[in-house]
Amino acid sequence: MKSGFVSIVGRPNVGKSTLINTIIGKKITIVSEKPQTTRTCIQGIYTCAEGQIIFVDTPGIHKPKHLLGEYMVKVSTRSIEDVDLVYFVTDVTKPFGSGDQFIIEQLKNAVVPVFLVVNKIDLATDEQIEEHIEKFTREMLFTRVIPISAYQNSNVDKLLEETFAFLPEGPLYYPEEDLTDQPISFIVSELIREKVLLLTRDEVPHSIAVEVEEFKNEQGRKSYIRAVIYTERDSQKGIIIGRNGQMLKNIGEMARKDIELMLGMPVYLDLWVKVKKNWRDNEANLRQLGFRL
Ligand SMILES: Nc1nc2c(ncn2[C@@H]2O[C@H](COP(=O)(O)OP(=O)(O)OP(=O)(O)O)[C@@H](O)[C@H]2O)c(=O)[nH]1
Repeated sequence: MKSGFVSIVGRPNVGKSTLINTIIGKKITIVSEKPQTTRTCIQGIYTCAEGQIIFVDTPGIHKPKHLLGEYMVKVSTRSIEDVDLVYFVTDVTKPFGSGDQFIIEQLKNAVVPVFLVVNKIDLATDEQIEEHIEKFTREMLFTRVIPISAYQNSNVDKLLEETFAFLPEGPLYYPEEDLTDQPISFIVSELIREKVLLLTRDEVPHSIAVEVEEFKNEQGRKSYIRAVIYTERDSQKGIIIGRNGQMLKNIGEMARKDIELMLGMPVYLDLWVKVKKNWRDNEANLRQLGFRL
């Protein structure tokens, strides 16, 4: 039996969350077209006959603008230290940039194997894929180079096979049926946040946070969940509530369906919107919302 921890790093939007979802086969991290949507290290757990891989999903590494930004960079860089293997995920359609350079500088010090995982190959020709790989391998020596499409699930089995080849012999760290060690309420809040970003499009920036205030399970038959969406400004609150509350209703309905799928039972979702000015720059607020600083 083999087991170990794999850290996934890469620029925002390259498809790190999509890759985890494809491997785990259940929606546990949030996927969005906006960069920097992943804020916390979510662990996806993949168990099969060969063993267990625990994935650490990392937020995009970028230059911090807020305290939250600094926190995100800290989480990303810290996660490289304590793992057995690293995937450096790139987007084949994006040229080598300063963000990649920044990540490579940190990966060069890694003492564990680093795979270059070239994603979105469904969008490129063989020639383009080759060119992309050449640029990156000129900068650093990778243990393996594996082109994949996380979205279309192509070559992901090869990636897993190669991963097991490099993982040490070890026990199952988590029970077989576990997909993540994140508290359910955190996943619920991420699902709600995903719907807000999806439905409000570019009108509401990333300055929102979601907190699950109450989670009651009534004899395993129905769940009651009360959650608050925090915005930084009154205007954003207005957008999220929408005319006659329609936007909030749509957000709630979409989120409820996903939560019901995940929990496998009916859910009553009680959604609120509150303004918390400049929450991103306030450490106490960040702590209250579950960020480990
Ligand atoms: N065509 C194509 N699109 C993909 C693929 N993988 C991911 N995407 C899309 O790329 C976008 C970003 O994917 P995410 O998985 O959210 O990216 P991420 O790296 O986790 O992003 P951050 O959380 O911002 O760091 C989404 O619109 C995905 O649907 C792929 O293999 N092919």
